[in-house]
Amino acid sequence: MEIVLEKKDAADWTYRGEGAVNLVLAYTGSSPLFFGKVLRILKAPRNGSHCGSVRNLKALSAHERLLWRDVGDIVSCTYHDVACQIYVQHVMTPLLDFKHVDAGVHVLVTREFLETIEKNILGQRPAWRVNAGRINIHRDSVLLQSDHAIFSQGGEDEFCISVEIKPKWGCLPTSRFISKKNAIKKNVTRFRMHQALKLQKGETSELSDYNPLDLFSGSLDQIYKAIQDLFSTPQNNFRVFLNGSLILGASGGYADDTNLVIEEAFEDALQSVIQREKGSRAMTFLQLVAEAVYKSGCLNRLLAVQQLDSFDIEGAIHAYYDIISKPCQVCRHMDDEELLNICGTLHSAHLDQSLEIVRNFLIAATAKDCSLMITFRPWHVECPGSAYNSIFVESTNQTFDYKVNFIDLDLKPLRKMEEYYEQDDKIVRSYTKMFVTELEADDYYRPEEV
Ligand SMILES: O=P(O)(O)O[C@@H]1[C@@H](OP(=O)(O)O)[C@H](OP(=O)(O)O)[C@H](O)[C@H](OP(=O)(O)O)[C@H]1OP(=O)(O)O
Ligand SMILES: Nc1ncnc2c1ncn2[C@@H]1O[C@H](COP(=O)(O)OP(=O)(O)OP(=O)(O)O)[C@@H](O)[C@H]1O
Ligand SMILES: [Zn+2]
Repeated sequence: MEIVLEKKDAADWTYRGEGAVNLVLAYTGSSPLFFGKVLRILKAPRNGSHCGSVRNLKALSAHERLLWRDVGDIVSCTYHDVACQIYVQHVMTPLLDFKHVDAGVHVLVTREFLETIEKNILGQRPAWRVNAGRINIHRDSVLLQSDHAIFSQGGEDEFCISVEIKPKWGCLPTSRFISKKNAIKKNVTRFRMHQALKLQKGETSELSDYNPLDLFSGSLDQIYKAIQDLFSTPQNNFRVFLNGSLILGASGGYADDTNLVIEEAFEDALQSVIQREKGSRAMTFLQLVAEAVYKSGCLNRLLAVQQLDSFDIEGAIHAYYDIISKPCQVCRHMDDEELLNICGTLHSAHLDQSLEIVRNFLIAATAKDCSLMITFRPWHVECPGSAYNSIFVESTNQTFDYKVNFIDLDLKPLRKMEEYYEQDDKIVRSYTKMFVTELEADDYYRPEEV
């Protein structure tokens, strides 16, 4: 018999977090069917301006069906969120390893269930997220996934501590399609440059200390530095949950920089996790996280997927216009003859090549925006042959099991290509305006740099 979640079931689901597109609720009821699961519920933007307004309900466009035609039965999906689930299962899971991804399954819900959930969680959602979107009550199914913040099997009194990291772009682009005016992209990370725009738009009040190149470096010391920087400036890139409850960072949005008060509260929250007479539990915990990132090698895999974008948006955009059979708006406004010639090679490519370029670009875009969750629990002598890897912390004489999972691996809409192009330009301009002196700018424009 097919399960349908009804109004009476809404009380068993509590707010866990949200992004721009989805709301996530954790199960707190007693049914073994849902224990250790979360529901990922699609939102509907209030002003309809976000890309999500169209994609929330509609399935793939004709061009997207062409692009993704070989992906399972994606072309026959009526809804975009169902297409996303198939994309995660058939595209992202093989790339990132099935051990680290749960594509989830759709379960039926009544409209009353969604309406009741919306009312129940209203007080817990950040106000700006409430203003931006509400639950999409027109869908009759939602995604059921493993709750990666906990271990579904474990001791009754045992704690689970989980770190969520949104690592963003782990490398610098090298594409020959990057224009001279944007050559700075090859030297400064997209994350750092984007901080300037976020500051300008008031999305954040401080610059982040975090450098994605440290996190993706493969060096334990640099990874530890990245984790420390994420801890001091978490923004929307770092959160910590203890038994599924947030103890650091902001739920569904941007966190303030970590000050002394936040640090002390975090230190207190770690009492049950890190055994220590004196010294900082927080630092020991951050070392544990760094070691898990290092040992698991999960970011090497993620980086390889991000690097599928070898053309950069400044190259992929030309292939995009060929796919949608429209005159290229970028070439039309280009005044650099040399680059125009280089880009011309993309326009003379076979359609299959254009499709491959854009497909790889969009897959990489998913990998540049996803998050990973690393979850720890105490290791027990009485559970030999555990399915999980473990880490020994010498300073506290403790051993932890840990697991790593990727979340938010959604398919990016093809329509976003133009937005990506414009955003790229905006990011470079705002960074250059804020931080690069004219002299430095001249250095970046030097021919040998491009
Ligand atoms: O473009 P970016 O790098 O700002 O990424 C967007 C994210 O902003 P961030 O910089 O991580 O704060 C943005 O995150 P927030 O909503 O700002 O937390 C979304 O993840 C967005 O993806 P989508 O439109 O929801 O599919 C992301 O858009 P995509 O570029 O991944 O499509
Ligand atoms: N499977 C999961 N297990 C535990 N927590 C999860 C899971 N999926 C999502 N979350 C929590 O819910 C939050 C929102 O989920 P998610 O990032 O998927 O939303 P989104 O709207 O798709 O994000 P974006 O703005 O990046 O598009 C996450 O930041 C995370 O804290
Ligand atoms: Zn062009």
